[in-house]
Amino acid sequence: MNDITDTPRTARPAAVSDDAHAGPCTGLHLDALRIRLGATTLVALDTLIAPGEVLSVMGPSGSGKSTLLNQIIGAPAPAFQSDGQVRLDGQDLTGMGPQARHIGLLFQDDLLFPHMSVGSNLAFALPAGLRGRRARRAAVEAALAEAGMPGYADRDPATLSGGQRSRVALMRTLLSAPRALLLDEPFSRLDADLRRTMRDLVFGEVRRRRLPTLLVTHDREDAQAAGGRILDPLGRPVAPPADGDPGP
Ligand SMILES: Nc1ncnc2c1ncn2[C@@H]1O[C@H](COP(=O)(O)OP(=O)(O)OP(=O)(O)O)[C@@H](O)[C@H]1O
Repeated sequence: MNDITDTPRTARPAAVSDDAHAGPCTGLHLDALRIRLGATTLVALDTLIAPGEVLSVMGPSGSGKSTLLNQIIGAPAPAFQSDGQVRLDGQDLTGMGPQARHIGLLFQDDLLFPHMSVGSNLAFALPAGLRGRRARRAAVEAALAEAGMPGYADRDPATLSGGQRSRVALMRTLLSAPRALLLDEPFSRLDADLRRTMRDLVFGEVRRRRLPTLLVTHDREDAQAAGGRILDPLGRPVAPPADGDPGP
């Protein structure tokens, strides 16, 4: 059956709470964040991404989008120098490792573990604090139901369609109870119809869960569909295209 007709349900995983990380949710702050490679400044952003907001950072290949994401997750390559701060809900993340930051990532490749069932892939992401086999299984089942895929827990990922894999990957990211979400061209391998479906699902979840979200993309349609501000890596607003101009 065609994926596109499998409308995801809107119920949320019972065991995954917005309160998993208590404290005021003020968003993801990029405070005078500058990243340089030698003499070249690749990234210069000074902004707050509010809860539920998607900020799109758009730029061509090599403009610094992955560099920005790596900095935010806490895994910058040694070649880069940076100054400024990344703060999440007021907490300065400087010096914190990637795991401790609780930032969810969604890539263009779904990166599901091929040797694990769909259910095990999802369970792997659950916070360690969620204890008890039954509670963990319930969280996985609820996530699959939310993705419009009830009963898929025992399936081998290799037997899923591209759209189903994308939905499992999204649910896996959300099950980790992230405090913010980074989207790295997550729709670029999907065909046009599926792309629209996944955009609706992802951006809907972002708003419902009030996740501050950063999308990096070279695709103007994806950035526009996100419905928020569109900047380049140097913090300049990206202008809408002139008629007939497909943009960068
Ligand atoms: N580990 C590294 N060491 C040195 N230079 C790097 C490293 N990674 C990336 N670069 C360089 O930094 C610049 C920015 O690269 P980056 O990967 O952030 O671009 P991008 O916008 O994500 O590109 P793409 O859209 O192709 O993924 C490029 O000039 C790239 O060659």
